[in-house]
Amino acid sequence: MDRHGPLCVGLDPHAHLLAAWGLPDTPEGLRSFSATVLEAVRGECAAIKPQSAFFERHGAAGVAVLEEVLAASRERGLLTVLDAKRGDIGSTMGAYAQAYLSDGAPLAADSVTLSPYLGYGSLRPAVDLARQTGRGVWVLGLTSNPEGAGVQLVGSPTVAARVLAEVAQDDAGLEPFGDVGVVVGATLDPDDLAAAGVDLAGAGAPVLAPGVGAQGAGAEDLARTFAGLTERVLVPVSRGVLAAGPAPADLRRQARELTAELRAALRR
Ligand SMILES: O=c1ccn([C@@H]2O[C@H](COP(=O)(O)O)[C@@H](O)[C@H]2O)c(=O)[nH]1
Repeated sequence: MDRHGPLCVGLDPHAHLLAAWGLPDTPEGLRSFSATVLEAVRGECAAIKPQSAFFERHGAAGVAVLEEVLAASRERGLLTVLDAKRGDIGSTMGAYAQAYLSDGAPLAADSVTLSPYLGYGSLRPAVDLARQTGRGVWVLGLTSNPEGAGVQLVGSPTVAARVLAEVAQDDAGLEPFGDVGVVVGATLDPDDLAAAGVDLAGAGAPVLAPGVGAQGAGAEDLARTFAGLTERVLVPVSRGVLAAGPAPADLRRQARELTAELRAALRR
């Protein structure tokens, strides 16, 4: 992020994007789409975030393309956030951890998104393995979708505040910030965070802030919601970059312009 800025390009091969790019909605279409994005945005973003669902949709052949994307990213030195939102009882969580966070696993990524709704403690095998192998995890805190509030803002302290407190405990003492990140939507405003009792400034966690672009949030919202967290916020944007394709030069330009806009917003 120091070198490339706060943009993380989301790799979400929606059927409508494949069609707009003149590609078939097949594993071959995914392969071509992904290769174009990787080549176009390398050097223009801090990381890429493949959304597992769009690959799983095509069954084993789609998952094979996801494996290729992760391997190709590693070869190009592009960091990956695998958006799989996994969460299960601890014993099963250990298997998910091996799938995404162990050296040499076919689906190994630099980091993976996790859902804490079976209890934060159930994520322990993933948190521990990530730490051992030099990787990271992103735990859902306050998600960007409007329905999230019905679960995440319940209770006093709220579920989201309790998740953040556990994340902060895992990150305590780690510099420049911890390897357990938290997902907080850019669609939220500072009042939402205050009402949820979520104090991002006080936690040492990096923040993954989806919602910019197609979900309606913009650079102004980022500046307001994440004021003072400048170097800790990674901003995944999928449709807001991918809609500029299929020409690699257009994708690259869009990524570069967004990076400049996000950098300026987060510096305020
Ligand atoms: O709270 C969350 C958590 C994850 N996402 C994921 O991010 C991308 C957003 O796509 P856009 O096209 O930039 O809207 C997508 O993969 C979501 O599953 C999120 O949006 N909100």
